[in-house]
Amino acid sequence: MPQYVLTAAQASAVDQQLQRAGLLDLAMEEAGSAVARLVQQQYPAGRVLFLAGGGANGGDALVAARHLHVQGREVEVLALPARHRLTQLNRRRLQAVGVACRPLKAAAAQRSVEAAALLVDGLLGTGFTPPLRAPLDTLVHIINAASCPVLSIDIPSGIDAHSAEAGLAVQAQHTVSLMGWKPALLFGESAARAGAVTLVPLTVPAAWVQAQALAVRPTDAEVGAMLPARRNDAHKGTAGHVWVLGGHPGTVGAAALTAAGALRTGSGLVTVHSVAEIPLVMPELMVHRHSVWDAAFRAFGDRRPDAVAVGMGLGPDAAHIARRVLSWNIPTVLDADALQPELIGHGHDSCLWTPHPGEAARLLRTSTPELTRYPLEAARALQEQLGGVVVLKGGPSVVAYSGGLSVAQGGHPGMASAGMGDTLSGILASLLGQGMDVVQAAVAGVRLHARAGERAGQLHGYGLSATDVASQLGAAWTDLTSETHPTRERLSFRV
Ligand SMILES: NC(=O)C1=CN([C@@H]2O[C@H](COP(=O)(O)OP(=O)(O)OC[C@H]3O[C@@H](n4cnc5c(N)ncnc54)[C@H](O)[C@@H]3O)[C@@H](O)[C@H]2O)[C@@H](O)CC1
Ligand SMILES: Nc1ncnc2c1ncn2[C@@H]1O[C@H](COP(=O)(O)OP(=O)(O)O)[C@@H](O)[C@H]1O
Repeated sequence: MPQYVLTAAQASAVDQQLQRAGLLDLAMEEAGSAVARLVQQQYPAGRVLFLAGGGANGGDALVAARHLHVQGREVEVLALPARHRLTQLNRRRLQAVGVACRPLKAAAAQRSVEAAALLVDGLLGTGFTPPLRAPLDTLVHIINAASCPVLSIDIPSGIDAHSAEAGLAVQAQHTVSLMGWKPALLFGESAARAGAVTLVPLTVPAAWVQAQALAVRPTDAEVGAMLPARRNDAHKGTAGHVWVLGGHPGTVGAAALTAAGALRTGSGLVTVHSVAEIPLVMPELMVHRHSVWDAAFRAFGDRRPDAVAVGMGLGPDAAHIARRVLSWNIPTVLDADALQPELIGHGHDSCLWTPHPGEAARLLRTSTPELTRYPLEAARALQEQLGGVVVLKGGPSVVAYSGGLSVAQGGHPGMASAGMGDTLSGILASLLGQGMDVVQAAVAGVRLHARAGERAGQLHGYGLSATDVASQLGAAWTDLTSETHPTRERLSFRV
């Protein structure tokens, strides 16, 4: 089942459906028991201190405390006055099994934190609207000064579920996200506050969640099923011919990396066209050096590849060149220098635009900090302006298409190095050239890139390079498709 991303308002809409169906109590029970299970698995010893707020987030904490207590764990519970009906109910249930709920005051919290082996933060969840009011601001300071690990329920208290920014908020080691991902758990400083995130989907009808969701996060099995299976009699003429139009004196490596990315994603033929001397990073590449771009277009005549990537290191003429390529109306990846505002309105349905946040801000005529605060909305706004499909790159990348948003899983912080995006353009052009639909090429391409980055990260850590990522693409493809594509070996039998 895919994972979904929900804003606070969308999560609350599903809560209301659960409430109408009489299922909200069960959802809270499931949420709290999942928290208790995780505590037992990951933090199996010592006293667990629960700080519970007055809303349903606090209710989840009270359920978790009850489960742990009946399993024999030492728990201590400090709670604000319960405002939510189910939080009041779970307070009574906790007291019924013999656990006292003491009032949550700063001085008591300060003392209790010192004796705790784990602190569970159930102060505020998706019902939080900034700014943080007293006494919660003091409590957040106390939590952040604790020497024990902190596990937050649903979202670290003080984080606005929608925004990638974080002001005064809990710094957790672990967050248990309920029902779906919240945008804040995926991007920027707010994601860093959440620590490791465990998603607990809850027993909620998938259609209810899907109907509300802002974005989807496809699983590897779903991505693997999108990638084309190749027949055993495949040959280079059936695996797609990609052209790479890029490079300029000083930035020749960009086009070479794109070409390597396309070859390593399985393209049958890859040709680089440039007016600069492109290094032959792989002898399998074909490289055509043209005197000027007008001469290149004359030489192309009516010939067209299966897909083209344009813009990587292309230099000052990029917008003009990209516009000529767009008039071919073939599957096209636009990257780097080709991402210029004057191209807005010149795209077509088979265009895949791949800005990083700086390029995206240029296209939307906004600032990068403004754009990265709400990456999902930014990707959607870009797609509405540009048409086709947009990949807003980052850790993680967002794919925006007509009517939908998808957030990639995984990746590695070592991918924050030059040339990574160039390699991605090659991957995307390769998948388009192999006949994939443009949305699926984007969704599968970013995951393939991220998976190759994870593999390369295991080998090279923060020292990994774009070339290292390209070299892992074949293995990454195998990882993603191992459950879905029967290979010749798996189908064979002995006689
Ligand atoms: N379907 C789901 O996703 C489920 C969600 N559940 C929980 O429900 C939570 C949402 O519950 P609620 O809507 O009750 O909200 P919260 O539990 O986040 O808390 C709302 C309370 O916080 C106070 N508050 C809000 N902003 C504040 C601020 N700036 N400073 C100080 N206090 C502030 C409000 O006055 C209110 O009392 C989720 O985060 C999750 O933990 C679970 O109970 C299970 C089901
Ligand atoms: N921390 C990270 N986690 C996951 N992916 C990352 C991370 N940092 C960078 N990337 C990926 O690396 C690529 C960087 O692209 P870009 O900035 O265009 O690089 P360049 O222009 O140098 O080729 C994007 O695909 C992005 O998603």
